[in-house]
Amino acid sequence: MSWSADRAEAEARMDPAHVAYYAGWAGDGITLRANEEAFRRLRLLPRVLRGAGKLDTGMTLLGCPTAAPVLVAPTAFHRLADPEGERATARAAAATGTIMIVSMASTVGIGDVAAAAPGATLWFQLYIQPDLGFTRSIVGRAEAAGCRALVVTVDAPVRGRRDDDRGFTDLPEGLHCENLRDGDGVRPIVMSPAFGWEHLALLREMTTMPIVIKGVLRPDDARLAVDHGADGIVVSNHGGRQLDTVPATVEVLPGIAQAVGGAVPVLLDGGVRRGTDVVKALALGADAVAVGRPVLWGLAAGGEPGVTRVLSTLRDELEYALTMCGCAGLDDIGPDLVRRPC
Ligand SMILES: Cc1cc2nc3c(=O)[nH]c(=O)nc-3n(C[C@H](O)[C@H](O)[C@H](O)COP(=O)(O)O)c2cc1C
Ligand SMILES: CCCCC(=O)C(=O)O
Repeated sequence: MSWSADRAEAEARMDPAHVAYYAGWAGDGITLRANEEAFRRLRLLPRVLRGAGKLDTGMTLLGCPTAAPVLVAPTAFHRLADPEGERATARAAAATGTIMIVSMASTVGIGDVAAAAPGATLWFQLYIQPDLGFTRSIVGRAEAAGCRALVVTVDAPVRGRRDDDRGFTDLPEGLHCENLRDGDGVRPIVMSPAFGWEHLALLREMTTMPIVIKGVLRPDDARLAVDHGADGIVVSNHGGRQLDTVPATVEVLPGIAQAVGGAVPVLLDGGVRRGTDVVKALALGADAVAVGRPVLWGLAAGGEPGVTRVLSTLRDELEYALTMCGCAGLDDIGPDLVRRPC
């Protein structure tokens, strides 16, 4: 089943307002569409008779082994798609040897996600909260749950304007952002434009987890992130959900990879739908990619097995595409494999 068939199934099963939230985009959806279109425009140039033999798609990222350079991107509110929510996604990640980045806005608390999927490698995504004491306690919970990296999202100084959200504002009865529990209540997530690079040093004091900066679109910002001690970067436009008309992520990737120069791993998300997209991103300088909506559609369409299928299909497609390209492994992927559009 392709991701678009999963989406059709999700549309049949889910509340239309929740489908609209998952699918949602900022402005006119120009960036949303650009992410996928940019991958489609790139062409692969396979090499033949390379005697490459059987290949292995496994690698290690920030000390974490992964079966393929494909991670689960952090997405909010998995219990809108399936009653087990993030528990189901994490079990599927464990079953496929995939790193899952759990959203701070998960509808299952990070400790319970970890307990439900003991074999999973979890990273935790953070929106820094203006109450830094509260931020510290959230980070502490992620660390206590065994998360192996902190992914700090920096492309949301305010919430994206999503005209077509069709009114989705409040979670249904019984669903909460469990990581924001504070005593008897749950605090709202606060987006703030007041944060600067200096906040990285504060986070560094709060945790021993590697810190990854998510939402970088410029080489100079990537360099600043490295200079301020980031351990990794995610080239991301939030799946076209924050500022419309910013470029497709794969378009800005080569410049960012060059600016980073291998100092830290560079990940990319936005529009990755097929194994061929993974090859293209790696060829243009990414160490790994992450997928957002396809995981949500798989979860809505088929629960935990649905996510397992999405993740294992991407891995199979990647192996197939690499074999077709004459690659012996991930290290064998270079820019020569991709022909850019004229
Ligand atoms: C429904 C939804 C919820 C999201 N929630 C978060 C979030 O809580 N934190 C975050 O950093 N990014 C969030 N994102 C952005 C994803 O991490 C990722 O950048 C994006 O989905 C990648 O694009 P793709 O959906 O085309 O794969 C969300 C995306 C979607 C679609
Ligand atoms: C308050 C949760 C924010 C989720 C998010 O980042 C998104 O919908 O894109």
